[in-house]
Amino acid sequence: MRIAIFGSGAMGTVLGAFLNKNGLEVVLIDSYAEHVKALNEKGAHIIGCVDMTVPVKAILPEQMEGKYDIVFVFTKQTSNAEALPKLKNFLNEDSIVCTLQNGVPEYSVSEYIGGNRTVGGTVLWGATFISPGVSEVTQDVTCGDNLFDIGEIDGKITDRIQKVAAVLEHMGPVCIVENLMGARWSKLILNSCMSGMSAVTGSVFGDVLNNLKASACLGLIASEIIEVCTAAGVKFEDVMGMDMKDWGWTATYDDYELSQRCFRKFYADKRTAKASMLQDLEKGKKTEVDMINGFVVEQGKKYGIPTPFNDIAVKVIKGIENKELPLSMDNLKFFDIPDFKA
Ligand SMILES: NC(=O)C1=CN([C@@H]2O[C@H](COP(=O)(O)OP(=O)(O)OC[C@H]3O[C@@H](n4cnc5c(N)ncnc54)[C@H](OP(=O)(O)O)[C@@H]3O)[C@@H](O)[C@H]2O)C=CC1
Ligand SMILES: CC(C)(CO)C(=O)C(=O)O
Repeated sequence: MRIAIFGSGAMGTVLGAFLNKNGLEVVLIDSYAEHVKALNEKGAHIIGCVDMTVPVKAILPEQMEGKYDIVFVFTKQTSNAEALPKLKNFLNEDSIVCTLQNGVPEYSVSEYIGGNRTVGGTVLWGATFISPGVSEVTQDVTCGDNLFDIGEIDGKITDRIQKVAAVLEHMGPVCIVENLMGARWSKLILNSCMSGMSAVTGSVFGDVLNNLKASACLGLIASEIIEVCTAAGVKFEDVMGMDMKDWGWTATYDDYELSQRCFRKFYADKRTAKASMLQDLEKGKKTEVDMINGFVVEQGKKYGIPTPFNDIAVKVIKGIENKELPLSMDNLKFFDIPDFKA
């Protein structure tokens, strides 16, 4: 079986290192030439909850050859239009492409490589790209917690999704979900809220939680997503046993407190993590905000639901991308939040 990771930056390097270390032969494909060179010459160096260097084979996209049986997509969604048509040339009719990107990427990936080949999943850990060949895993992936929720778009438990799970289990626990879209929308809450506010303020997750206004915005962004997702007829998957509907806050102080408790519980061990959108801003790159908060705004329009907080998050993040705004807590001034005193 030929297995590849297409896009081996922060996340793909960590996945590739674990899969290769635990007995699979998985090729890492990436367009960053210096990184590919370092991976081949020195191995994938993973820091964070582990410190390991794993010999891996890495190639540039133009070095791809033959057909791959299973491909994990870990490029940014912003690269899909350019990258995925090229990937298609290296797939059989029954190749499986599992997108692990953030947002709700399955429909876009299906368009480029075929719905018959596409499965997907949410990733419940994070990573930061440090330097060529080196990636830091930003939470403990060795403690036995579930690392991936994967599934078919139509929710069927197929042989091929079990095959994909068996591969990912070489890194850690995997859950096959019958409600992939529910898992996607639950993760969309995490990314639109915490990754959104981390990018808006230029802060790690702990600093967002420590700032009263930034932290209040989390619940306001969440409540818009809850409304839109409900209108779309998708049922959220629970996260760490929590009902995602508890994460939103619109009116009462009790709602506010419940919402804050959810965010604090989920992010307790992730306070030093940095959203991948923030990592992109720091590198002067375009972010995936159109596919995260922007996706909520787009779906809100479709269902006639206003999404002002997601809308501001998109505008601020684009302002930072375009160098019109600083990467700073000062950007909180654009968010007009309700009074939330007891
Ligand atoms: N970082 C995190 O904590 C998490 C990220 N995610 C999601 O995972 C996905 C990947 O994120 P992350 O690893 O942080 O992103 P990175 O930007 O670190 O990695 C993406 C890699 O893909 C490479 N790439 C771009 N275009 C191509 C191409 N045409 N062919 C092959 N490789 C290409 C990039 O190279 P180059 O630098 O040259 O552009 C880069 O090395 C995103 O969708 C993100 O939202 C999900 C959970 C957590
Ligand atoms: C780090 C993590 C897991 C945040 O929830 C993430 O998905 C991201 O920022 O892209």
